[in-house]
Amino acid sequence: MKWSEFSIHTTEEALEPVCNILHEAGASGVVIEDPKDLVKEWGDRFGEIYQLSPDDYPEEGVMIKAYFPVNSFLAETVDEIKESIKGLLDYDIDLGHHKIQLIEVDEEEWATAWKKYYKPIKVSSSITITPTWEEYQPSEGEMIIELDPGMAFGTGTHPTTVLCIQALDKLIQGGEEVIDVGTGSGVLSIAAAKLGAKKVMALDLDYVAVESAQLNVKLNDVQDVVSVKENNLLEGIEGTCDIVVANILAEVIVRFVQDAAAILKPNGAFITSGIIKRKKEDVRQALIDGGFTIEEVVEMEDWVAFVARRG
Ligand SMILES: C[S@@+](CC[C@H](N)C(=O)[O-])C[C@H]1O[C@@H](n2cnc3c(N)ncnc32)[C@H](O)[C@@H]1O
Repeated sequence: MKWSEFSIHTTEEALEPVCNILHEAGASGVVIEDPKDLVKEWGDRFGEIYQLSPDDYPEEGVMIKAYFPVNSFLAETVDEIKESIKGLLDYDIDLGHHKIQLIEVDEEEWATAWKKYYKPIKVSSSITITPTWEEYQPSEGEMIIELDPGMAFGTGTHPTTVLCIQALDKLIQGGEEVIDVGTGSGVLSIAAAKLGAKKVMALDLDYVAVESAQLNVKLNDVQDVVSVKENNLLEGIEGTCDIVVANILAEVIVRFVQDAAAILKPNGAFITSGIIKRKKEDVRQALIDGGFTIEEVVEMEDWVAFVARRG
């Protein structure tokens, strides 16, 4: 079968919204080529050094490739994608020069393409994420999250996700109730459950993410702790919790700071990630205006995460 490869060279900041647009347009697989992966320390527990070829990567920014079946709707789909990507400029998202290319490829070329970039990776002192197709023997005390992100965001290796998992690892002592807003593949909810949370609610607006999270929750055998639900941010969610974690873009976070404050117990923690450095002050201000005290600010590559406490 013939497939069309849609590729766009853009910025780190635009990565997540562009991936969402591609998924929503029905992409049957999205590959991200980020030059930072070349300098990352990938695990080599079995003496296997993961060979990533610089030829596969752009020198700066990220290359996002999405695959669509070649059919009569293709031209419209591509036009819609281009329009939606242009629309991100209205949200002040830097697209870089966003050069777009469309080529035809064979099925075999893409079916396994993205898997070569995705390897077991230790993301916090106790958690290692491994793709479902990799053999991995954990050492004593090491917790494993097995993931098949499918079409949802959340391989677990993106800096914004890693910052959230590290914060969860520090905050969860056991028995907490956690809400994960924008769960994607479910990775943060699974991490929270494995770290000892008593109850986790995983929310996402996108049904593709909800399905992927449900699958991964079962795969990791945490379905008794984690419930997954299609929901817009915290709208209509009742009760209280100890931790809200959200790895969503800065402009979305500032929209629901008040709702997070309302649902958190006194002294509860709000972990927010997905914030590109130049929007750090907007989120800091929104957190302070929402009555939070900022406990920790952590950065990785171009990204920032806050751990804030409700008063
Ligand atoms: C950057 S991904 C994070 C995925 C995962 N939590 C992680 O850390 O890797 C953001 C997720 O938020 C979801 N999202 C965006 N806007 C949302 C909204 N208004 N309500 C719920 N989820 C939303 C997207 O569908 C996407 O799955």
